[in-house]
Amino acid sequence: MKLFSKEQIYMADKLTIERQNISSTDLMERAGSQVFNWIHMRLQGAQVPIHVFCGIGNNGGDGLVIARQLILDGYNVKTYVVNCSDKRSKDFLINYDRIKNVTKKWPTLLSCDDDFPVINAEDVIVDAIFGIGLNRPVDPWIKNLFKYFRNTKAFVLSVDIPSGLSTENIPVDEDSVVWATYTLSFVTPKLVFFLPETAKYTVHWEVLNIGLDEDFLMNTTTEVDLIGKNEVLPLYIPREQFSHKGQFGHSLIIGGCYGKIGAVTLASKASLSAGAGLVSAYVPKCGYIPIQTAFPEAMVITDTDDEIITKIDFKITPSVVSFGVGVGTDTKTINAFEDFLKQNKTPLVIDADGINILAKKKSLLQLLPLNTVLTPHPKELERLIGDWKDDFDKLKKVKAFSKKHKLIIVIKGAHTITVFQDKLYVNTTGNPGMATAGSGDVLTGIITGLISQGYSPLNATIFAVYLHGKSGDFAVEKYGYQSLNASHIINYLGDAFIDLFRLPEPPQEEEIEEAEATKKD
Ligand SMILES: NC(=O)C1=CN([C@@H]2O[C@H](COP(=O)(O)OP(=O)(O)OC[C@H]3O[C@@H](n4cnc5c(N)ncnc54)[C@H](OP(=O)(O)O)[C@@H]3O)[C@@H](O)[C@H]2O)[C@@H](O)CC1
Ligand SMILES: [K+]
Repeated sequence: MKLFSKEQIYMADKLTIERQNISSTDLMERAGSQVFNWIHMRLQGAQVPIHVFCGIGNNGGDGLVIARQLILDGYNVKTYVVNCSDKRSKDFLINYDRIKNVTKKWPTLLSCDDDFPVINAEDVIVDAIFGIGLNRPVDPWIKNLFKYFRNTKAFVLSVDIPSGLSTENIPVDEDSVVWATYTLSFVTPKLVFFLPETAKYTVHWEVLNIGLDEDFLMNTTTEVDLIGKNEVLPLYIPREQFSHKGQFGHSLIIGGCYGKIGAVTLASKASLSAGAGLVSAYVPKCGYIPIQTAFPEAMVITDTDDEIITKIDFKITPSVVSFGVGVGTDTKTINAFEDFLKQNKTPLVIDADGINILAKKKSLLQLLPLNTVLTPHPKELERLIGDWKDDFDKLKKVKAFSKKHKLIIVIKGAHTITVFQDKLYVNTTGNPGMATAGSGDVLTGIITGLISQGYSPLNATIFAVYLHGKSGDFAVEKYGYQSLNASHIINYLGDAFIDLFRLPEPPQEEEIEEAEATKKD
């Protein structure tokens, strides 16, 4: 799914009005009606108090449409105008008149802390105060209103985006944003729903289609793509009936040191389970018996040293090499890596201490093949690119780093983001149970296994991040967050592949009837 920027949304809005020959007021009516339908479908006329808070721009205008439609359907509605400025948008004013035509209970004007209404925990708050037009931090009394919302513990439904949340800046503090239970976002989810510092402002989100110009939406490329099953399916390379293991490449996993051989075992296993034809592990001598025993499918090449990698020298011709899991940062290992890089032409995936080595000796970056994949966790990333001010600053720095060194960088996190030059691919699978020892080694293995089979490094990375998360999602159903471990992720990789071709369950008949019954134009 494309994540459109604020400018692109305004452009889509403008083109839709022109091409569909409708007014901006009609478009607002569409948007508000979609939200009304969503509420009506769930509440079915229940008389729970609904407090609709409207700003003075078009987000507020949406709120007025929602309030009017709720009133017309007999809901228990109170409408407020949050008077944050003397200005009013044109469509706000039109809808302000329209609501006055349907009720004697005109919207209440709120201008300061004293005006806050009584709201109970069982009530519903509709937050239509600020949308994507927010352009500065909110006033202190509005902050208090947002805090008040939070204290009431009521269900908060935000329209388009939680009010106070900007699409391009991190909020100054947590009180300057509405903490939404649910956000109904028009056209596109917003990038801030997925960033570590801002994802918390909405527990759930859903996109509402408001019929914007299809041509524009189809043909406009975005800087950010959200990656789910629909996005990875076209990347999948099917297997032919008469294929043999020679066609799926040979992964070479270089890593490990005394006490950290498990990392290589996990990465090697994951690589084979991701579909590599052959897997070899390159480890210090102490790794020979453990890997041969724990993972008989792998071949093992050993260093001359017992405990660390001191020289990278092999006779095989791998299709892809991964370097770094459990490898340590001994000077001898750094030198071995440098010597290897000087003659290597094979695609590379670098993780863990491999990244720490690059951070220690930045000159090695020049030796990396084009489109080398780096998979840092936050600390490793910081060592590599330096500190960042906030999530947006981090993305800016990673993009610049990716462009400068022609690398693919995986920013690991709850929503792992693959960065390639200016483009971001935000993953949607995975869960907190995957924050566990060895999980990253498994991801490295999956990426390596996919490159080995002929996926481009970028496609392999996007696909691997998705599969890794999906396996974790299957595994957590059986093991729970606490007990899920990295080996389980490998065990469920097969289910993640099979799931790609599982069709969504058709809606039940009652659901279809319900949807039809509540549909309004
Ligand atoms: N595009 C689409 O496809 C569709 C969009 N729709 C809806 O429109 C929404 C965007 O509407 P919008 O542009 O009117 O901006 P919105 O967020 O309502 O802000 C209003 C004004 O508030 C002001 N302001 C800003 N920050 C402030 C602050 N901190 N404190 C005080 N004031 C502040 C600022 O005006 P200023 O004072 O700077 O002149 C700003 O213009 C969008 O989110 C969606 O809900 C749908 O209706 C239909 C289809
Ligand atoms: K809002």
